[in-house]
Amino acid sequence: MAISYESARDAFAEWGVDCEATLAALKSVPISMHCWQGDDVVGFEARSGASGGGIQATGNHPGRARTPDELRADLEFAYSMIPGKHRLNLHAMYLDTEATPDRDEIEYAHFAPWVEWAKAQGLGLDFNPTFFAHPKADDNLTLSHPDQGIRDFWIEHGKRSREIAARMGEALGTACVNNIWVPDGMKDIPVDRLAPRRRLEASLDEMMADKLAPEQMRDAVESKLFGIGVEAYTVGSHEFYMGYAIRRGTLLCLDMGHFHPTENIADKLSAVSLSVPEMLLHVSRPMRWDSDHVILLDDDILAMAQALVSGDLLARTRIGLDFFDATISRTAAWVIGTRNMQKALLRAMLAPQQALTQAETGLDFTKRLVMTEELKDLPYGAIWAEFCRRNDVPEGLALIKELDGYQSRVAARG
Ligand SMILES: C[C@H](O)[C@H](O)[C@@H](O)C(=O)CO
Ligand SMILES: [Mn+2]
Repeated sequence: MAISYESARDAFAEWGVDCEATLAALKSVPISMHCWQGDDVVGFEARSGASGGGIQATGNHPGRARTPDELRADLEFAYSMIPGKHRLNLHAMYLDTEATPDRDEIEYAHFAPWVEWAKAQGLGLDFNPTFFAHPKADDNLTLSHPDQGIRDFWIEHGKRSREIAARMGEALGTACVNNIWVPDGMKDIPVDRLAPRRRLEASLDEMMADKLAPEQMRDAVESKLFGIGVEAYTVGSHEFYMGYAIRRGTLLCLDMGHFHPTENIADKLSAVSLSVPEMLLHVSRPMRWDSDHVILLDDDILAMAQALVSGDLLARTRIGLDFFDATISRTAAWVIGTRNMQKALLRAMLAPQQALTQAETGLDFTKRLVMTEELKDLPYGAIWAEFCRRNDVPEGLALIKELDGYQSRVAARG
């Protein structure tokens, strides 16, 4: 028999944890769900280049969203299965217009339907310039390209993206994070590692020269270790962007798939929080490489949530997701991943932080270990079930039925 919320609440109260306060706190954390899980990072442009930018969605599960309307319908369904109010992270390649602007011609009007929809749904929006899947990115060099003309094209794209983000933030009354990730790098060993980095820095500076209102938009920069086709060298490495974010005061984006597999990304969060004002997370699940699997409720996610909560970093961190799996239902992928991020936060918020910290600062590592292990036996599932019930979303078998039902309704899409 399932344990009741009341007895679970009492079990946590014995540890000094207030479940009611926790449920209220969890509801206040928005997760920025990424549009690109819904269509395998294809977008809605007429033109596209050969360059996938070193990222790749694999699989051919039926039901891929082919139009903005289909994507919005899928998103509406996904959000209805996720407790709380959240955000949508939109890429510039997902414009919604009859026009066919090139990347250096995009305008707010091309995204206005998304803003109207977000307003009606009560969602915030985040934005990303798209520096891949375009003929002018086929050298795997954009903002750091040796050709000034190519750099200027992408600088213009970046400037326009920032303006669009600011208009989105203004329209929705919540600052839109404009995250910059460029695929630039080289397949084989470069002879000059510095010059492309100098060019990338100069391009970023030019792109971000206009100071835009922080209550409307914030700039973020995202590093990477390597990608397909850029195995030997990535211009925008972690050190590059960490230095850049510190010097220029932008958000620093930490993508969990963009580091060496043995690096602990949760540990980086507190470290960088001492040097940058705000952080953006791309919560992902790399498997051997930046494979962008759907996030599980696994040790890495639990550690990330623990670092956010114990360090009191939630107010300074935007939580975005970044995975794309085309071998399973795309809507289920969103729902599973986003709920797992929330479940991880819930577990972190249900920890008796003061008592744990007391044991640690008192150097009582035995007590700390006993506590962290005993805490694993507490009835988190009953608290989560109550959170779902209060937010009118299904869980368990009822969730599976809803996800199956929606997938069978979209499976016939061509
Ligand atoms: C589509 C996104 O911009 C992309 O996933 C980026 O954030 C990234 O992580 C590239 O590896
Ligand atoms: Mn990312």
